[in-house]
Amino acid sequence: MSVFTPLTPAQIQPWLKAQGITELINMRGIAAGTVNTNYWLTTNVGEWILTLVEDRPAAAVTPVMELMAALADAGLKVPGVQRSLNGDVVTELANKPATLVTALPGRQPDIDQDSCAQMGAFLGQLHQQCLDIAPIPMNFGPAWQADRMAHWRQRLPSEKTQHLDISWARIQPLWQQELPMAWTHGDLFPDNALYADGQLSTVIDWYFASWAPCLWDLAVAVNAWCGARAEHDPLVVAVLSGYGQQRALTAAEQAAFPRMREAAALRFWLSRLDAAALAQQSSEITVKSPDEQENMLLDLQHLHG
Ligand SMILES: Nc1ncnc2c1ncn2[C@@H]1O[C@H](COP(=O)(O)OP(=O)(O)O)[C@@H](O)[C@H]1O
Ligand SMILES: N[C@@H](CCOP(=O)(O)O)C(=O)O
Repeated sequence: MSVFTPLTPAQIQPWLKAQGITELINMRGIAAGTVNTNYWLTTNVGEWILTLVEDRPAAAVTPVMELMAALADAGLKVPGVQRSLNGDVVTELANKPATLVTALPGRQPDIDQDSCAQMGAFLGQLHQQCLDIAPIPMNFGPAWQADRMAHWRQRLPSEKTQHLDISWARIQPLWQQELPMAWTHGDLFPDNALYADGQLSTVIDWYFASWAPCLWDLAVAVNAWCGARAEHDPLVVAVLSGYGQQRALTAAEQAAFPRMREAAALRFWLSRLDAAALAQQSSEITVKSPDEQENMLLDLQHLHG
């Protein structure tokens, strides 16, 4: 289920006019989304994605859209953001925050060394960007993890609680280090990267973006694309060499990379536990398996010793 809020042409047409677009030619709901309502719009001035944000207020969406706009302006493979005639990146439609971005061709990639290298290069480029916009604080970092750990320690069976504690102890030293920071995507799973004719066309879904350690973003993406494969596995090497062509990891980052991958798996284990709990209240929410991330965390811990 992905069109949570159905819209009609009669609702969209006047809203589009306020975005400076005069004619709606066609609209279709997009089935692939999990959180927001997305429509693909064909207009007299090209193809667009209309998103109704279902899970957060406009004030939380605006910094993300300003970041996307700045990245697109800097030439990164990020959808362009259409501002309203008033200059706003977020407006209101059907009582929800609404955004309009350029629709790019492509689909989720097959995972191979080439797609991994391109994704790595994108992240390396992203982490080099100096943008004149207000920072978004890191959203799923140590403070958030500590909070969710405290919550889930009360609710999970003891073997899982033990695993949480062991994992937390292993990654604690990471957060004492001052690792290089940058603008990060924070959720670069393969379903957030569109490829057309074998080339990365765009990176979408920037709602978890923040100013955070570069290594955090890289670890999230490596786990998402390569699972618990070892650091010397060709797929992981492909991501790292694509990244390295844009930005060299420091010695401290190289040393911290294995533990950062464990921190990333813990983050998605916790957020998927939260999402699964929420899904019990609503059949419309798509649930991704918390066990998958917990198992990845176990595998990474065995791998790293
Ligand atoms: N800029 C875009 N260009 C083309 N397709 C897009 C674009 N943005 C989103 N989509 C399509 O919409 C789907 C859902 O978008 P996504 O942002 O992942 O929604 P959700 O956050 O609800 O999961 C994507 O899988 C993709 O098919
Ligand atoms: N990538 C996250 C879930 C975030 O959902 P998205 O549809 O907004 O990308 C996960 O795998 O848990």
